[in-house]
Amino acid sequence: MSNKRFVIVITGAAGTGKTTISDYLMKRYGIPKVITHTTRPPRDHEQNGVDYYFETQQSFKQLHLLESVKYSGNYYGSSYEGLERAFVKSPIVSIVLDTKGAITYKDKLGSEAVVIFLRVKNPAELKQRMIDRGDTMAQIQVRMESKEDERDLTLPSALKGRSIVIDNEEWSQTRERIDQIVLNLRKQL
Ligand SMILES: Nc1ncnc2c1ncn2[C@@H]1O[C@H](COP(=O)(O)OP(=O)(O)OP(=O)(O)O)[C@@H](O)[C@H]1O
Ligand SMILES: Nc1nc2c(ncn2[C@@H]2O[C@H](COP(=O)(O)O)[C@@H](O)[C@H]2O)c(=O)[nH]1
Repeated sequence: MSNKRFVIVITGAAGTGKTTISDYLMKRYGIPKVITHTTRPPRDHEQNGVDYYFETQQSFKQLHLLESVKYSGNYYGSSYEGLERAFVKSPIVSIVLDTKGAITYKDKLGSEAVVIFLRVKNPAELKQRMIDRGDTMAQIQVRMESKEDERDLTLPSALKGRSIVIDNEEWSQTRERIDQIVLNLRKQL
């Protein structure tokens, strides 16, 4: 067995399907998600230590972070410890990040970081998916009006040629692409 390991970094704008893919990787392949930290308050269904580690401004400052960003007024960051906790479970793990975090991962981890950038061609479809998911119109508006979400609709130049772009329109086609990526990574272990 080689000592190779990979982190699948899933990025893209709100509603493009990042969580859906992360959940699929866990269910289908047992690929665990790296749990990240945020100062954002939990949403109704969210659990501390499952969806995020929810932090205060003070506790966030104490973390040993590989990268951190300010997104829509809140802080988010991924810790070295969180990454290693996931790697203890599996040599392939996933993490959901904004595009700024995805660039940092690629810069710091090189070929260990496999970045998937998700797109949905029609922004109206993104809004509909968030409505169907149960988000309130107020939540959707805050999110879609943030400059970070606007930015994350487009593949950043720093990820061009260094990431896999998936148009997540038809789930069955997306699933096939994800299956190919996982099988290819498993071959390299
Ligand atoms: N290919 C698809 N076709 C139709 N609906 C989809 C598809 N992929 C995901 N969805 C649905 O779209 C909604 C948004 O997906 P998801 O929550 O995974 O997005 P996200 O990128 O994690 O969003 P956020 O950044 O806001 O957390 C969910 O209800 C999900 O079931
Ligand atoms: N760079 C980082 N981005 C992160 C991290 N954890 C989550 N995220 C991204 O933030 C936005 C907003 O998330 P939401 O849960 O409030 O909707 C989204 O793009 C996430 O992917 C992180 O540790 N670092």
